[in-house]
Amino acid sequence: MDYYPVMMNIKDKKCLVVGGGNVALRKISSLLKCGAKVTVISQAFKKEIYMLYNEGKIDLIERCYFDDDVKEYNIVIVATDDRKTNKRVASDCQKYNIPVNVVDDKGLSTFIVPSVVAKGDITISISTNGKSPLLTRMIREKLEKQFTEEYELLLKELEKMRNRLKESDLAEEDKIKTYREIIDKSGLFQ
Ligand SMILES: C[C@@]1(CC(=O)O)c2cc3[nH]c(cc4nc(cc5[nH]c(cc(n2)[C@H]1CCC(=O)O)[C@@](C)(CC(=O)O)[C@@H]5CCC(=O)O)C(CC(=O)O)=C4CCC(=O)O)c(CCC(=O)O)c3CC(=O)O
Ligand SMILES: NC(=O)C1=CN([C@@H]2O[C@H](COP(=O)(O)OP(=O)(O)OC[C@H]3O[C@@H](n4cnc5c(N)ncnc54)[C@H](O)[C@@H]3O)[C@@H](O)[C@H]2O)C=CC1
Repeated sequence: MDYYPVMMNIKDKKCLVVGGGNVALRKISSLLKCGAKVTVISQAFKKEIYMLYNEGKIDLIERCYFDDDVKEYNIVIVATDDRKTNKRVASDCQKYNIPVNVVDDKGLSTFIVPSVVAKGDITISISTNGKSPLLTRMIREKLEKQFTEEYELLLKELEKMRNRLKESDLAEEDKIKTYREIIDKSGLFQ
């Protein structure tokens, strides 16, 4: 199965995570990094999840999932260790047309989550279409070493130039030539 990769703006969107274990924690952390409003439903939570609650970063609902709990949310991630619950949440999401990531079943998911290398405004997403998350992680670790802060600085320079040239009547090919010169000067692509 092929996926359509997108960059979704989830700032201030209401995201529900069902489950309070290790995988839930990883998903909560990545949602928070993108500015989402996160609520977690689970009958038990990992200590780190309680800590996020105590810091005022997330809302917690301490009980099992109830039918239709998903109703008010824009995005749902279901990360319990109970397949039946995961299925139930997925089918509720389908009922209300809510995008859902089911961590133990990509067939029930409307989206899967890639691994991400983020250096300033450079984002590299990695996926194996769900075939080997471990390989995904290892590719991320490899790329993280390769993409140093110099790339962030280069991007800043290019952005500045691009904003300056946007309004100019320079031909498109001359604009690209200017960008290329900046990139060549960085020495990062030799
Ligand atoms: C389909 C997908 C659905 C989704 O979660 O979106 C999915 C599914 C499953 N993962 C499983 C296992 C592991 N997942 C990881 C790690 C990550 N998994 C992530 C994403 C995805 N995992 C989506 C596809 C991504 C892709 O396309 O490659 C990452 C990238 C992002 C994130 O989770 O935020 C994050 C890396 C973060 C980083 O960069 O470090 C590790 C390694 C580790 O934990 O270190 C292991 C153990 C090793 C192994 O199995 O490979 C299992 C079996 C569970 C079991 O056996 O019980 C399933 C279920 C199944 O395969 O059916
Ligand atoms: N997608 C991914 O990246 C990965 C997925 N997995 C899968 O993710 C699932 C969860 O793994 P972990 O977080 O390690 O498990 P865990 O045991 O640490 O956490 C499970 C959580 O689900 C909660 N839970 C159970 N039933 C519930 C219900 N009815 N309503 C609400 N919450 C409920 C529990 O209280 C617990 O907090 C497993 O099925 C595993 O196969 C595992 C590794 C990686």
